[in-house]
Amino acid sequence: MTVDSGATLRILERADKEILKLSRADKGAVYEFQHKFRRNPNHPGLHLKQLKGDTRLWSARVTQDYRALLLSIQDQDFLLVSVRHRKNAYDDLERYTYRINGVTGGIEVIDLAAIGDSILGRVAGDGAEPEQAADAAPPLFAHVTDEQFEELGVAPALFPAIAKVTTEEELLELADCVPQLTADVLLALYDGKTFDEVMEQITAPVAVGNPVDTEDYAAAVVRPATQVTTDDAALQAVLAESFARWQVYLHPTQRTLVEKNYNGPARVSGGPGTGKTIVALHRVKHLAEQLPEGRDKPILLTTFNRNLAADLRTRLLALGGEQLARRVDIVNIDKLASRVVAEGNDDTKRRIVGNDRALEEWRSLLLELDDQRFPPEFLAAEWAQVILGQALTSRTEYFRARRTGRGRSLKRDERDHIWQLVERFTQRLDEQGMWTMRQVAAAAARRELDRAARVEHAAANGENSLSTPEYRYRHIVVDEAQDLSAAHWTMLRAMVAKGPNDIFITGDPHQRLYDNYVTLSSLGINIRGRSAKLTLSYRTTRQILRWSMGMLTGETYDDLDGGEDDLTGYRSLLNGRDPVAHGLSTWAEERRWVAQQIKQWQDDDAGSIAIAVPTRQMADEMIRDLTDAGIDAVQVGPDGPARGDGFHVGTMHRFKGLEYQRMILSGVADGILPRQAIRHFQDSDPKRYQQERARERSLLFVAATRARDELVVTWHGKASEFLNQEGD
Ligand SMILES: Nc1ncnc2c1ncn2[C@@H]1O[C@H](COP(=O)(O)OP(=O)(O)OP(=O)(O)O)[C@@H](O)[C@H]1O
Repeated sequence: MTVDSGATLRILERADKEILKLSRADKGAVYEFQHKFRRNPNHPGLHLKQLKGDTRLWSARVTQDYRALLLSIQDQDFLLVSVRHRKNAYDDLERYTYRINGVTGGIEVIDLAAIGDSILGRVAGDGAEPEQAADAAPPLFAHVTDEQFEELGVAPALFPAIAKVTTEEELLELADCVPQLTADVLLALYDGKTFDEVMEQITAPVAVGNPVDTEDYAAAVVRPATQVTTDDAALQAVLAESFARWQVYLHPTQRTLVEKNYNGPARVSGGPGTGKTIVALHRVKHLAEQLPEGRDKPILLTTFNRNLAADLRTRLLALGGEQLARRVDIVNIDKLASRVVAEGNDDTKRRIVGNDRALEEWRSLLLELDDQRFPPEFLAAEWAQVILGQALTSRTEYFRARRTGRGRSLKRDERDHIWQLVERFTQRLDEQGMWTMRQVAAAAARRELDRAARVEHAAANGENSLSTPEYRYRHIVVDEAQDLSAAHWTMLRAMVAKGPNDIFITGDPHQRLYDNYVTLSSLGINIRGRSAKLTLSYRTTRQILRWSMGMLTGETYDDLDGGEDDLTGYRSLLNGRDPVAHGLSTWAEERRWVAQQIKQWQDDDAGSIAIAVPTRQMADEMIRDLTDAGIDAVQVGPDGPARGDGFHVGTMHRFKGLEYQRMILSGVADGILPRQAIRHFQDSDPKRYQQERARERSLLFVAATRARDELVVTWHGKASEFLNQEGD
């Protein structure tokens, strides 16, 4: 093979990890190197040469001390697989083994010596039997045969090393230096999954499905299973450190989901920090790339609240720049509904009021009518969740409506009575010029249904003029889907034509914080056969994850489509400290303790820190005391933190979608979490009681899983029952 001028250079994820560990100056040198290499790989300063005894491995000079190891894909096309100090770069070339994985079709490069250097202390494949003490722990994977490993996509070169793993610690070290799929397979087996389960949940989602040509490197390098930089800009961003790894390297499962062609709506679920938002963002980019150029916004990217939408915009800009962001309508779901309603401009003068105000109005109405058949809380929830939540417009519709998640069933005459009360109630709000966000969403859903009917009618009659109505979007991508109501889904469904890649949904029912329970298929969104799950947490340590999942034990969670979802297989490769739990005697004392803890962290230059509490009043009190103690406390409001720096303090609800190095959850006390106020449902409406508790658990779960490295939980008096702790 001859190499003339100009070349393609992609970076394999494992090389990128090595580059990250270099000094700033050496990183700069890698940046220069790749520039030069692309212009002319034969530049004499680069010393590009094929390595002896191997046709595909080449080396090149990065600096006097560092060498690049390259895998030749085809003529001018190279893959950077390693950047190492020259002293240990090529002394033992046997250490590198590479291949195209026959199952995933991805390129895998394995540094056997790195595995040998790990605590296993032996070079894999050296054939030597380890000296084993008679009482040594048995190998973890003795029950899996080599043939099974191979079927699951594990490279035979790794079998000897795998056979020697006896502890979790060794497994985690090994997992860090083997190809992604191998790590995923080993950890799933270790978690107790059977061969069949691992095949179905781990290997099958990334398998190519048809026979792989294991000599065709050009085809392999572009498959999702090869974790590489995808274009020049991304590579430069990596080296210039203006990047985040998620922008460049996707887990093969993530990339498969991003690039897949779906024949209808698709849904991705997964525990906190598994990259659902990252997948949603890459999906938007992928969809945009398939569309013809234009100036319009054919893609909608929506999420639950304002600060999350702002965050999506920032991250989408980082991922694809202005050019991408220009094609995407990024808006939170309530704002989208308000926009739709405002187009009708008949309702714009109404004032939006919160649920508390609506409840007050219910109380007043029932008092005036002297009607005690149902409590005001029940009616407020029935109206919000069932009638408005599903945008029901007639009594007949209400008689037929599903009341998913509403607890006690209602007889026909009860529904009749409720409907009459609701009519009087909405009239009352109308007269006062008020409405709730739920009413706005329901109105928006109705408007969009009308619009979709007009679009379909026009299409059926072959109308084609400037005024012919069209669907608003070509594609819709929804993040935090677990919190959208049926009315929201009805509106979204009507905004895009039914067809391939119409709606892409990401969410986690374990993180549901609001009262919305839906069955997507009943709303025209059929995700059957197009559902997938992410299981690897990129955010949280194993310790925090285990602790947080422990809190959910005993609850069940729906899958947004009439079935159940769980966190089976949810795991992390990150290691850290166990969460700390600390009880104090009063709330004031708790705040003082938190201030001390923060000061201590401040001294060791701790990175980002946040404090989450159950109520707004507690957040205000915490901010006041921290400020008095000389700590720069910054409130997290409805639009997110007022500033990026400082110590962020807010209610647990406000931390949805955010992440910090260290989190303190305070006030996790009995009577506060779960709230005292829900206790009365225990007898009067057990189903409601169970739901309210589940949501409060989810709240704690969301707040705890915002932590990357450390989690501290405090309470005063008796600890919350969710913690399984004794109070001081
Ligand atoms: N492929 C990846 N490479 C590197 N980092 C990643 C990758 N995927 C996700 N991450 C990182 O993991 C963290 C969590 O990702 P993301 O916010 O998308 O998760 P999520 O599933 O939406 O979480 P949550 O449900 O808790 O909001 C982020 O810091 C993100 O940058």
